[in-house]
Amino acid sequence: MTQPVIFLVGPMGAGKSTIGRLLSKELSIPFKDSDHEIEARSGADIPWIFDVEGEEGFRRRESAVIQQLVEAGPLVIATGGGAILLEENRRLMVGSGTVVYLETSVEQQLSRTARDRKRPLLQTADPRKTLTDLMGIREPLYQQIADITVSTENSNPRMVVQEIVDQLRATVLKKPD
Ligand SMILES: Nc1ncnc2c1ncn2[C@@H]1O[C@H](COP(=O)(O)OP(=O)(O)O)[C@@H](O)[C@H]1O
Ligand SMILES: O=C(O)C1=C[C@@H](OP(=O)(O)O)[C@@H](O)[C@H](O)C1
Ligand SMILES: [Mg+2]
Repeated sequence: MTQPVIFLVGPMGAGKSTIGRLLSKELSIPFKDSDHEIEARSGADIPWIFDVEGEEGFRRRESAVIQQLVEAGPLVIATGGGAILLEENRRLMVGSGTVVYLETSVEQQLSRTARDRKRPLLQTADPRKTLTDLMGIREPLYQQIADITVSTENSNPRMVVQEIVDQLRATVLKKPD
């Protein structure tokens, strides 16, 4: 497991924050959640940032945080669902570590995020349509940069972590020295 940074990407509710924390313990690599870092560094929560600075302002903060985290060395990083939208972020992730795509269905996303008010993009009249539209735009980007893809659809977090570890081992073993 020689890759310096492991990035978890995927849609809201895929389990990036949950799995990232567990994976970091399993691999003994420190964990950072980009959303948490954005909030800690700005002193504001994500709904406030979207409200005041718009999604564009949030994306600027997100890029800066991911860049700084990568420079901080070996980490498991849970990104936000839209972190793959900017090409500079995709390039950075591909160039500086292993990208793990956590895949799940819109139905599962809906059930996992239904009671949560902290995701501004889901505060719409029709979250199912919002998630479906977002998936249409974003899924090709997740797939494009993924080294490893793991479904979280019918697996509990422990099973997902085990699957990631197995696939990471297989990936490292496949790589020439
Ligand atoms: N594999 C899983 N099985 C069941 N519930 C999960 C799983 N992964 C995450 N969850 C739950 O789904 C919700 C959203 O997870 P979270 O880690 O915040 O997702 P993300 O960071 O991808 O948006 C949380 O309540 C979490 O406990
Ligand atoms: O999909 C998105 O654009 C977003 C996903 C959120 O993170 P999670 O994917 O961890 O929910 C958070 O970054 C913000 O609300 C925007
Ligand atoms: Mg998260």
